[in-house]
Amino acid sequence: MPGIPDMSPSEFDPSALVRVPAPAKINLFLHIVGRRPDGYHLLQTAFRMLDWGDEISLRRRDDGAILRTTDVPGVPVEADLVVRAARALQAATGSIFGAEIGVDKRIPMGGGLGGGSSDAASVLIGLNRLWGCGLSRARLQEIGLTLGADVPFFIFGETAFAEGVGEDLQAMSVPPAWYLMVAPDASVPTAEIFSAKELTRDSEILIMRAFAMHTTRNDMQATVCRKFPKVAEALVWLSHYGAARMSGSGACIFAPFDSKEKAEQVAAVAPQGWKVWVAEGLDRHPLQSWVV
Ligand SMILES: C[C@@](CO)(OP(=O)(O)O)[C@H](O)COP(=O)(O)OP(=O)(O)OC[C@H]1O[C@@H](n2ccc(N)nc2=O)[C@H](O)[C@@H]1O
Ligand SMILES: Nc1ncnc2c1ncn2[C@@H]1O[C@H](COP(=O)(O)OP(=O)(O)O)[C@@H](O)[C@H]1O
Repeated sequence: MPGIPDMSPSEFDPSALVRVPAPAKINLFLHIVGRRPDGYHLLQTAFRMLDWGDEISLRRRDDGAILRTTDVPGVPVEADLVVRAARALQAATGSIFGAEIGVDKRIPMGGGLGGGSSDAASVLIGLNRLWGCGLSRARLQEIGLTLGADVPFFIFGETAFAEGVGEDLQAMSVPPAWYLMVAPDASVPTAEIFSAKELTRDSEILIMRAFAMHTTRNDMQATVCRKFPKVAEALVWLSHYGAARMSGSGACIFAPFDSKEKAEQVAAVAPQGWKVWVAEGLDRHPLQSWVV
């Protein structure tokens, strides 16, 4: 991921192009424990960022316009979470500034790696700084939640145990790990999985003490595997080498390893043509120090 530009007041040129990282996340586990009256599902999950993801470029404008400078295939400008994040910050603060926003996309869409949410979080954090809004972390998390359930986590910025729809966050610590990631050739529509009849919605509520793969699971995995055989195939393959699991609503899967070398050895024997890569778990968001 790119280095973080110096944004101390003495160094800061407000018209400069600023590049900021937007890391991917994985859900180490995901239990569905109930449902809200509005139909949204109540979760218990653990979020961890990866040292791998998208890159956002931001340039402040004085005329208030919000412009997207790169094309994201399949995502119209007004639907793009980066544009919606900038508009939400304008609405919350009354800022007169605008922005040019570019997205260098690497995180597969509909992959369960939170790409759109992370892009939105990095825009909120970045523009809060570039526009001099001075909003607190808690306020940015509130605005983020209006854009998507995973956005508050990225603003929180640390490995977290999450409840509610993912907005009730507590920092947790997990051992260092390198993850072998597989992106099956499938894009999973989150809404379709949450609305599946057979989905487990009554997992026992955990009191989180320490995270372990073998006492947890992803309650969406069985439904996704049934509907998307390529996800099932990837899970079967990766299970031969490690504790393989799906992230979020899929389609991407991961397995943790205690060294980069071990993860790379497995990546080297992946079937030809599969999209696999190795990423390190990240304990803190690279923009953590930009918010108070
Ligand atoms: C499953 C998770 C786990 O981290 O992430 P992803 O796999 O998408 O990254 C999240 O809870 C994804 O939350 P969010 O980002 O809000 O999901 P969206 O794609 O906006 O939700 C699409 C639809 O799924 C349903 N939905 C979503 C979240 C939730 N807790 N309960 C639901 O029932 C709602 O019908 C919603 O309209
Ligand atoms: N900047 C963005 N990047 C990715 N997806 C976006 C973006 N803005 C809006 N979206 C929409 O959000 C959906 C979910 O994308 P994403 O967050 O990448 O996956 P997931 O929710 O599975 O982790 C996409 O299918 C797309 O329609």
